[in-house]
Amino acid sequence: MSKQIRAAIIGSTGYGGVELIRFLLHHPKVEITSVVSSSSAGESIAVGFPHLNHVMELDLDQVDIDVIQNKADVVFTATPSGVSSGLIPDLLAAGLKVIDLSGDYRLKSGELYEKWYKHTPPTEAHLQQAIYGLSEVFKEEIREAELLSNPGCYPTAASLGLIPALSMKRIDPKSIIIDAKSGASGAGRKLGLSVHYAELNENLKPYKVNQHQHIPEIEQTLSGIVNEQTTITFTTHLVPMTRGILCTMYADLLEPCNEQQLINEYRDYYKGRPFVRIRNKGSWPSTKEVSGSNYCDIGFSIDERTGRVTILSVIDNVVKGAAGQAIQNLNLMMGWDETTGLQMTPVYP
Ligand SMILES: NC(=O)C1=CN([C@@H]2O[C@H](COP(=O)(O)OP(=O)(O)OC[C@H]3O[C@@H](n4cnc5c(N)ncnc54)[C@H](OP(=O)(O)O)[C@@H]3O)[C@@H](O)[C@H]2O)C=CC1
Ligand SMILES: CC(=O)N[C@@H](CCC(=O)OP(=O)(O)O)C(=O)O
Repeated sequence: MSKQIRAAIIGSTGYGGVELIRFLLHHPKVEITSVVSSSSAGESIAVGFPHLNHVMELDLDQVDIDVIQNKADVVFTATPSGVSSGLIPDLLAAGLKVIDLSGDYRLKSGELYEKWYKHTPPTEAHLQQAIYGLSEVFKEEIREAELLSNPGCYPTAASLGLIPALSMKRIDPKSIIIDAKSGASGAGRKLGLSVHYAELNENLKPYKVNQHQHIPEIEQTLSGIVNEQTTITFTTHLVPMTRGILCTMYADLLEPCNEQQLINEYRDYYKGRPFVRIRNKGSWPSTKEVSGSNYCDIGFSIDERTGRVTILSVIDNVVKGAAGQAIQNLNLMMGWDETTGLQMTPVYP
């Protein structure tokens, strides 16, 4: 069967880009027609990524909108924040659908973007045009998107874990604390001291405490659910592992309830949403149980002594936190089954 659409990946030499390639190569309806690099154009992608030898040996294209326009129908921008917004207006003007993996179009307020990302914000018109692609929650809006802003990795795990409890008024939005941990691939492939082996190995390191750029993104989503401005306490940690995010979240219950009630309500909320799996009572998810897959697994514990619930949410940051959700969103935008090309069993152990 011939493929239905042609895809280009800008930032194809980063972790998000290479993960897009891994999944899209097996997608029955998408053909990768251009892999783009600003630093290695002209050489085969398999030179820098020998795991792609005999799998995909496309030569890297330079960043040239005319070339991309001729080769593709949809473009994934797996580029750093601040870079995406320099490319996307021209891609849209060329009539391409765009799925951006960066943080550039997630915040509706340009002022907030500038404050947290320290870059000049995109135009107001493009910020308003962008559809926020938390696939399970904004499915209807995503279907109409021309510019899809893929959520951040931490916001995906945190929001999927908190939204049902907030929408069912089970927890006090003012009481939310999110303790988040990520593997090193979350920082991308570029070199940096924090992911230097000697700094990362046998270490557990907090970073950007109360200063993380995903704070306003999570607050924007949760505020939209409860219809009032909501703030969170959010602490991120770097863990010596390659993939995975665990968000351990604490909130005050508005009235007593038991774990089984919560489990049933979450299963109802996510009914028909195949990538969110709610654990049975007493089963708490770990990162290895979703590794390499597009699943988000969620578990609970209620402490009757304190009146608080602990919600545990895990994803693979490069899959559900980036490339996987981006493809899930493409599927929704194209009117295809959202699981197309994504039915990968987690890699275990
Ligand atoms: N890693 C993760 O878990 C997640 C990442 N994200 C976001 O996804 C995006 C990609 O992340 P990730 O793949 O990890 O990052 P990487 O640093 O691994 O890759 C970014 C890629 O962008 C390309 N790039 C850099 N500058 C330019 C430029 N000026 N023009 C065109 N391309 C450029 C680089 O390739 P080259 O030099 O070859 O052009 C590089 O390979 C980022 O915005 C990140 O914040 C979001 C969620 C999770
Ligand atoms: C482990 C690690 O360093 N993770 C990165 C996630 C980056 C990211 O997703 O940045 P965007 O908001 O631009 O998408 C971080 O905490 O900044």
